[in-house]
Amino acid sequence: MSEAASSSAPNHPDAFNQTKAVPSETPSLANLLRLAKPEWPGLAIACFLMIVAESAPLLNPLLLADAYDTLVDPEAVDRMQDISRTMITVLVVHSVGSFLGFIRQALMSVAGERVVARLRNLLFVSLMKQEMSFFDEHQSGELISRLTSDTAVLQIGTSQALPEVILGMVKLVVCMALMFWISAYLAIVVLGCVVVLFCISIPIGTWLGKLSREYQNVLGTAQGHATEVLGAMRTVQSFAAEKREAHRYEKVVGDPDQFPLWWATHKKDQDKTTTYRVGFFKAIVAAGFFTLIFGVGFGCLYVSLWYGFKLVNDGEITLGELTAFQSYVFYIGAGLGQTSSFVSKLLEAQGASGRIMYLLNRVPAIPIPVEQKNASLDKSQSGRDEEETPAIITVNHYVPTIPLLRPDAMEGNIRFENVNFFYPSRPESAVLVNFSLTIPANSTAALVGASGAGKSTVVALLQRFYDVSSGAICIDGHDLRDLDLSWLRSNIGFVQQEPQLFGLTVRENICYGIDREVSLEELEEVSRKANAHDFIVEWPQQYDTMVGERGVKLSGGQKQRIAIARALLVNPRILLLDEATSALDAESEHLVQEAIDKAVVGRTVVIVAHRLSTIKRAKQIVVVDDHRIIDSGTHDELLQRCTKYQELIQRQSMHSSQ
Ligand SMILES: Nc1ncnc2c1ncn2[C@@H]1O[C@H](COP(=O)(O)OP(=O)(O)OP(=O)(O)O)[C@@H](O)[C@H]1O
Repeated sequence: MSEAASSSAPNHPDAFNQTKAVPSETPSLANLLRLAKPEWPGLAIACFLMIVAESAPLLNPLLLADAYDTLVDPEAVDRMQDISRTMITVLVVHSVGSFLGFIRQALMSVAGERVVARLRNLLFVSLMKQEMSFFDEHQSGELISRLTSDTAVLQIGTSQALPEVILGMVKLVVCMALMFWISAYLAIVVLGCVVVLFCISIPIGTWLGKLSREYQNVLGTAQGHATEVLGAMRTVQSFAAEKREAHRYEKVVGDPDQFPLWWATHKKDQDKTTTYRVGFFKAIVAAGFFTLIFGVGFGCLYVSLWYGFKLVNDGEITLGELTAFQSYVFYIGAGLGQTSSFVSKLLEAQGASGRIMYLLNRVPAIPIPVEQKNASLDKSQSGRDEEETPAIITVNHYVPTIPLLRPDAMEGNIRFENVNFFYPSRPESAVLVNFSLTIPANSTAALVGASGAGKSTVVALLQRFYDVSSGAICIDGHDLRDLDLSWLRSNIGFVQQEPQLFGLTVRENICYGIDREVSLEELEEVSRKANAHDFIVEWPQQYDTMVGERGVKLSGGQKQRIAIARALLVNPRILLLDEATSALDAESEHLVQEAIDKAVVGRTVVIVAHRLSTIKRAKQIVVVDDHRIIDSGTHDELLQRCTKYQELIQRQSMHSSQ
């Protein structure tokens, strides 16, 4: 296993900055709309209702103007009757508007929830499909941030911000038309102010959008760090690294107390992009933006009122018309203020759409078949076929024989043919060089060698977590890359160095990945073989006992035996065992060893072996040194001719006798 990679993280101050941020496709409104495509009909109806609901009250100022004028009209015959008729109409218009407003609000909110739920599912499926090297390069916390906060931003963008911005524009046009109808001169004054407002708000709005995107990015980095540390609390506490981790987190989030006057200046030795610093400028620009819109908007109101008084005084318009006009100016001012806040949300959503599109469209270097409920939706979401999509990272793309092979049964003959390999995230260092090895079906091969020699990598390549850089790996004579990946993996059992259990029950953990019903008898049988049954039935809830997050409630030996039971339930033709380097106590080791001895019978087994007892038992021992195979044979043969093996055995013997 890549111990180096995993253990370096808590100790290296900047380890979490080494992973790449999720790239973005060009953010665009078209992308944003595409992501909400299935909700278009609902959103269109909601938009229509919104326009009707919001336009209806625009009639009221005109009706009220009539009422005002009737009130001050000395020639009116039945003044109160006329006013009452008008006021009833005003109330009806208002009620219809409110009711339609309720329907559109409900429709939009539900459409938003549908957008976000669908996107999260699609995004999760897309993440599940990515090859292992993708996860080597991107921190899980950052991906979680894309899955939660980016999708939420997109939900607001498509179901609220976009319709509100459209409404704002419609309102502006309708109000301006009504204002021109009342008084063209007065309307021209207001129109001039609106144009000035637009010219000022566009650059500030763009700046705000940029800051919002930056804020989301840095928040993703902070989340990535927090997820990594919270998932490794035992390591953090055992290294007494809490303070260091808090400091690392603070480096991304920023410390507001460092800036006595609140102003987030950039000090030379500090990172420019902390959430506080970006958030600080985002808050100031947003406040300035809204103040400007409201300030200039109300300034217009007063200027036009002033000019309006003159027009009433000159007898050009009535007092009622002036009140109606002012109401429209007010609508425009309030509408622009509201629209501007939604414009910034829309810009945020545009930025998020770029990152989401990248993840949805990313073509995995090793296509993993993941069942998708609605495949056509995937295409409509991304807006293009997979074939058209450019591969973002360049790994050795191998064109498989189409269709992929799914033989009836696997015999389990393994052959490495002159394999060379480097990890895509570290292309400068070769991990396997001219690696050729044959493991006949039903035999056991033990890989031995120094730490970092490449043994776990061999196991990873056999499961096709990565593709070889050159050469080939064949199973029963078929290149791995020509085989159906789910068929391949369903025939391989894998017990990791540090077995990964899930926060589920023992039963669910053993049955993990099994699609069929598993009877209790079968469960008990594999657990017995794995020496796990006895300790499981001692617990009050037996197979229904929860194991805690990542199996924290179990001992190392218990976790390993459950992992062996899980691998056995698959009844794999090939069993891969990456032996734990961490010492188990003698009793546990004996029980695990016994479980392994039972598990290897009748299948091809590849063991990354660390224990002398395991090594000795293997029919074929492969000595890996400096990323190459330097010798292979039985224990006795190698003891006679291979110096490296002799050294290794000497070290192991000393270790066992200690
Ligand atoms: N995901 C990865 N990305 C980049 N490099 C990796 C990755 N995993 C392992 N490596 C590197 O590949 C080399 C071989 O690692 P590997 O885990 O195969 O060694 P190993 O022989 O199994 O070691 P050990 O016995 O300590 O588990 C190491 O130099 C390691 O740093």
